[in-house]
Amino acid sequence: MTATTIDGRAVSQKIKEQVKMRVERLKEQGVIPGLAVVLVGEDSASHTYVKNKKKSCEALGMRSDLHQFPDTLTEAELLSTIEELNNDPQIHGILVQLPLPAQIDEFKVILAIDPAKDVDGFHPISVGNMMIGKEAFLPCTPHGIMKLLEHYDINPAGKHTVVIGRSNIVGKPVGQLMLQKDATVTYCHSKTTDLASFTRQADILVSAIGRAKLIDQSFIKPGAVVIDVGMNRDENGKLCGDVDFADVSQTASFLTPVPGGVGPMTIAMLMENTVQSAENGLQKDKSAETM
Ligand SMILES: Nc1nc2c(c(=O)[nH]1)N[C@@H](CN(C=O)c1ccc(C(=O)N[C@@H](CCC(=O)O)C(=O)O)cc1)CN2
Ligand SMILES: [Mg+2]
Repeated sequence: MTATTIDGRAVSQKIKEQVKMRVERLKEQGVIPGLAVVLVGEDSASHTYVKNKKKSCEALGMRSDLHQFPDTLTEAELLSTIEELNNDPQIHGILVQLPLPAQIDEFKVILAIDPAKDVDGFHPISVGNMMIGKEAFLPCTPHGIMKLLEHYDINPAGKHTVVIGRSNIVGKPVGQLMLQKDATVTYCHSKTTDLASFTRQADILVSAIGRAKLIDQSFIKPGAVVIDVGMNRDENGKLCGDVDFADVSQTASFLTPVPGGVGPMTIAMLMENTVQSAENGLQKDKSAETM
């Protein structure tokens, strides 16, 4: 068997085209969707992601404001920036690029973001609403994974999904979204003993463990769908996922590449959340007018 490569670039492009039309409709009503991106420190990967977010906003006709700070920024200074952005009516989405420097408490920062502008879906209110299946901004990478499955007609219902990784931004929420689609979900992580004994039971395997090419055929049930969220460097410094693509493509049915799989979807879903936030704001203004 040779797996079908899931083309995240193509699917993300389609989503961005839909977002662009929604932006145009908002502009006709006098609203320009605005995303504020807060970047602290010099992490070069973070700089690349932020640059790509800005480029995407521009391509779709959205406003994007970059608030860039040195890694000496204090927590109080960051919280005060967030307060300003919360109160800025031109800004519909606030995103604080993670990770943050050690002196800043990530949780306090996320908690300070107005949930109505939480386009990353990291605020506990967004997480809670997602958990109980209520309307919420969904975290971009997990949401992007669900969109990829949908696009390739892969229905998680009744399937065993195994998630490797338990981060708040990928592992935990992707398992929840799978559960909402009626999958049976198992979480594995760095303390799991005999990882392969679990992953070999997976109809859908999501790997977000951060270990270059750890997952080879010996971890895979023949015909499984394999979603690689890893962003690692191989022995030659080349970007690679958690999955040994060439090996696993011999046994999986569908497989995401790195780069070009899940990554581009993260940014597309951020664009979608931002336009959604601007639409929500317009709706709220209209309702207030008629009261
Ligand atoms: N506030 C947030 N911080 C972080 C998030 C997030 O969703 N919100 N996720 C990651 C980083 N991330 C976005 O911020 C992100 C990672 C990777 C990609 C991507 O497109 N990857 C490309 C390859 C890029 C490359 O060549 O280096 C791909 O996979 O094709 C987009 C966004 C952590 N922080
Ligand atoms: Mg992490």
